[in-house]
Amino acid sequence: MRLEAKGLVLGGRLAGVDCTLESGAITAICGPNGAGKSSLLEALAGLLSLDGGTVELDGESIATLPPRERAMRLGYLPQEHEIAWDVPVRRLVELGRMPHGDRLAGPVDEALDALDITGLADRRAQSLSGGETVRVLLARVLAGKPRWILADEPLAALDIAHQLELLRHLRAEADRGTGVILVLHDLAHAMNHADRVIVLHEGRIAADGPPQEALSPERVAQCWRVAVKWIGEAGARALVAA
Ligand SMILES: Nc1ncnc2c1ncn2[C@@H]1O[C@H](COP(=O)(O)OP(=O)(O)OP(=O)(O)O)[C@@H](O)[C@H]1O
Repeated sequence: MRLEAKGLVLGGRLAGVDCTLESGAITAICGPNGAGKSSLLEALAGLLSLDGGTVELDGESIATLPPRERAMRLGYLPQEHEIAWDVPVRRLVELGRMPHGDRLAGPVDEALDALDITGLADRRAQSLSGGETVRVLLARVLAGKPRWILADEPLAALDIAHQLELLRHLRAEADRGTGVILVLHDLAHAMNHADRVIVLHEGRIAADGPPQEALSPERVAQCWRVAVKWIGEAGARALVAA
């Protein structure tokens, strides 16, 4: 399966972005504040009206896919992690089944378990902490069993144990053939857990490739304007000031 961006242009946000994303892998989108990461993710999810370019899902324009079909194939977690409805957590996660027209218990239970929120199932959604809220919203995405998971900063509000657990779960999803695309500010998570990193800078792709190439100290210096070096072993690298 393939998700393809062709010449995406959007105001001052995207200035001609081309990339082809393959399923069965974790792709991280990185870049400094305002680089266009959320805009690109939203465009890939088919949720933006573009000034130019197209997004195609397996050769079909995403703009013309019926919303229900799009929602079944593509699960999207926006950057604003807010819950508008004060319903019980389980009910909220069940909403992920809406495109399928069911409330199947299996995928809902699996999603609650994957995000370690089974114990919160009866809590009112608006009574949750920031990290719990993100986990509930992600569970809603997972409950829909989409073929693509697009998540904007899913790790930012999570403690280290839940970050690593979520990354393990997303790896398992990718191994099952799901396409996983994550906007990440934490470059070490991108280095250690992504198969591919797209670095955006001023609305353009500055690098696209394996993490160790796309996030080389030279590239980080060019795009983020900081001098850094990587320390540690492959799979457990940390980024420190040079
Ligand atoms: N709805 C909007 N209308 C106009 N400009 C916008 C809109 N949303 C974002 N922008 C601008 O587009 C640029 C890219 O924004 P975007 O949110 O995609 O960046 P980002 O890389 O995700 O940033 P951050 O790391 O700060 O979340 C920024 O300059 C931002 O101010």
